[in-house]
Amino acid sequence: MGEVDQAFIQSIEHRPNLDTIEIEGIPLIDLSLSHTTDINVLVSKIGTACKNWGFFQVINHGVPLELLEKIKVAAKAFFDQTMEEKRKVKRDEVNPMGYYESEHTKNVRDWKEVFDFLIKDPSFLPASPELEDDEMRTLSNQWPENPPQFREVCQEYAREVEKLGYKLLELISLSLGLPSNRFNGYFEDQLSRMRLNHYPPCPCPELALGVGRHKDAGALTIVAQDDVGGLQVKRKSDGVWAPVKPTSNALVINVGDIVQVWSNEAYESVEHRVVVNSERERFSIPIFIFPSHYVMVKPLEELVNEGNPPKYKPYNFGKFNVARNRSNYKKLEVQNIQISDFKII
Ligand SMILES: O=C(O)CCC(=O)C(=O)O
Ligand SMILES: [Fe+2]
Repeated sequence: MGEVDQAFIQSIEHRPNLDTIEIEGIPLIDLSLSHTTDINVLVSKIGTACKNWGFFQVINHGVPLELLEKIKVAAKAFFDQTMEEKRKVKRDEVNPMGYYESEHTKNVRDWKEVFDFLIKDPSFLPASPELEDDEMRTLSNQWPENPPQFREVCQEYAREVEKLGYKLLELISLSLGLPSNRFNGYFEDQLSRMRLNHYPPCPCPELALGVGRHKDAGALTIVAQDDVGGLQVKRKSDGVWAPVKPTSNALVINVGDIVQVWSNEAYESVEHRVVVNSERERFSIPIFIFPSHYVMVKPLEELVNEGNPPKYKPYNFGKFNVARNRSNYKKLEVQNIQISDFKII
């Protein structure tokens, strides 16, 4: 990516403080249910982490560790290729799956390159964000020929993490006092996607960000990261940016905007960002669990009552997603769509 172009420069208030700080970080939860741990203890730990942080890490999560290693190797092998090779699967507005090196968050360019694919291929999405337009379009994956086995490793990893995602949604549902399968029906035609992120070393890490501050729009995000570090979470208790400490064999989990709306804000989707450094490249692999395009996202009836009325108007997830993705390609003049646009004041 060479010199730091103006497009990467964050405004002063959003530039990172690169001093290393030792502060209380997000909870680490062991998902193994040995005979000493009862499920209620686990559910309560998950509920507390969702409430206090919106983020936690999990170990003994069931995703085979050799697969976790393999996907990191595959990510490096893919991004190590020439630009010419990577651009063979370049994504654009017509086909938004594949390789991309110029994503923007909040209208500032991110210091990263990505490869995206759908968990369910093909997937169907509204053709436009306009509510009166019923036209749909088909999204399909683009797979590179190189590196060999890349597709197989990505798909195998995605299958395993998807299972973990649904298990976590069951635990989250239980933690809200709902039946474990309460969310299952929303994902029949899921729009979930997986992303490989590569953050190259940056000559000016104090001015740019790997990913600018944002909240994830889906239900749940599951991230594998290497040992470099850089992910920071805006701590709910005081607004301080808390680093997520790379922990071997762990996966990072965060609840997205949809869980915030479903739970009527019992759980909040928390802002996070990625800082870069001038020494080491970093890889991370998120899976974003998204519902079907036709799902109307709204506070769950069981969780609202006269004393706790719904805080959001229902919105169509497909339309929201299409509107949100427009800003990935260019600087928009206005702030992009947010769940706060549906907030009932
Ligand atoms: O790189 C990471 O650790 C997280 C990236 C992220 O927040 C995202 O892609 O939404
Ligand atoms: Fe994110």
